[in-house]
Amino acid sequence: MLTTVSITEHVHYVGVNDRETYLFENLWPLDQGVSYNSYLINDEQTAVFDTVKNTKMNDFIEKISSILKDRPLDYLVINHMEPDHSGSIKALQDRYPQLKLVGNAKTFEILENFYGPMENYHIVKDGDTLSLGSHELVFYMTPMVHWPETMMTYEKKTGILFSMDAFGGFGSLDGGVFDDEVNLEFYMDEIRRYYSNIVGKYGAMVQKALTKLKNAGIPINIIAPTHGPVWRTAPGCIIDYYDRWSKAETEEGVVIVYGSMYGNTQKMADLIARRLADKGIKNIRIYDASKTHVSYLISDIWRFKGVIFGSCAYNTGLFPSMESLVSKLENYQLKDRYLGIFGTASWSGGGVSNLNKFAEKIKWQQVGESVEAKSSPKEPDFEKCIAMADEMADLLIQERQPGVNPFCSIIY
Ligand SMILES: Cc1cc2nc3c(=O)[nH]c(=O)nc-3n(C[C@H](O)[C@H](O)[C@H](O)COP(=O)(O)O)c2cc1C
Repeated sequence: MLTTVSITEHVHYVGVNDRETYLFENLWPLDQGVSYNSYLINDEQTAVFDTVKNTKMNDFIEKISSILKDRPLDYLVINHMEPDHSGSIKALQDRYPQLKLVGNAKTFEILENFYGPMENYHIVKDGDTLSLGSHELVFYMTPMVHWPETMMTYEKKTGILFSMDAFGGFGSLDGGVFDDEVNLEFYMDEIRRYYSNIVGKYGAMVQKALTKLKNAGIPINIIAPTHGPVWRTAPGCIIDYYDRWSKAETEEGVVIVYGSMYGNTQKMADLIARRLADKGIKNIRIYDASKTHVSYLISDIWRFKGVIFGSCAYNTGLFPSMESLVSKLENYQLKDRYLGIFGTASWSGGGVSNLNKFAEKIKWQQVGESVEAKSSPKEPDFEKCIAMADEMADLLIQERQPGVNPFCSIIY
């Protein structure tokens, strides 16, 4: 028997887990898997919200038929066309030939480009409604919440927002499906890793979508995203996180990332971190950019205000793992961080000079002087590192608001 979970009497979770795929989008490590969430409303008319990756289509369709039994499936609402959610559309229409596909004009353009012409399109625009009987759907266009066709669907009776990838994250649903059934600390890290690496570049469009939902004045009782837990206890909490992340708001802390072959650059990282701790900064993370996948680095940089980058020189440029990190950050256009720079070089340099170029492009506020040690750091280099750490700590402490947890206290 395959697991289906009731969200309300007539709304069911029919998603699947993927623990086989190593890299999501062939890029992002899935150490703890991922879920492809889908939902079914079983009313006078029946509707499914988004499908799953094609490798999981059999289990998915079996789940739906185990609930519907001999009833037809009338509608498939396509909130998002990315193949991990659209990969089973054709199979679902084969199983339920009368199935009407609900999406916006852009949805069907992308659908046909991926899968060729299909039948039974029901095109919706912003604010359109569709009755299923006692349940009524309202469609909200939320373009570029990371793809052009992305939209969200709200169900009036239950107050469920089917939000596609927004508010979702990595991590399979291992038994627990709802926010109150799982360890949220783990999922919040994975939701932030998903947000920062996949959605974060489109923060302005996330803000537009949040404003649209707010102005609609709809009570959102449950958020049902296409990955990760279903938010039935604290939907306001995940909305708050999304609001803050998309405005580049941060928590107090410093992320130090370095690229080092023989440990000289690393020594400077350790010294800076120790000084930050001496000054009272508690959230300090040091990462070797060659060891930790860039998605985790980006996720922490999204979280904390202080960023300190170090690189040895490598063939006249940055150390390759640092180069990959800074080029991603340039592309994501993350704003408003404090930045410290350090590194080493044995002859003409290339590490620190390129970090300085990055600082100019990204326009973060630079903290202290950039420090470049000749081969190995000596006393004057250490002194400059200490001055940088002091300045960073002072800036962060000045912004501290005693007693105020900047992010939703239900989770942290
Ligand atoms: C393959 C390779 C390429 C290097 N390229 C440069 C370079 O272009 N310019 C330079 O000044 N130093 C260069 N270096 C020297 C290192 O940047 C330098 O020794 C540094 O101190 C090493 O720091 P680490 O101990 O943190 O790895 C290179 C070293 C290696 C092994």
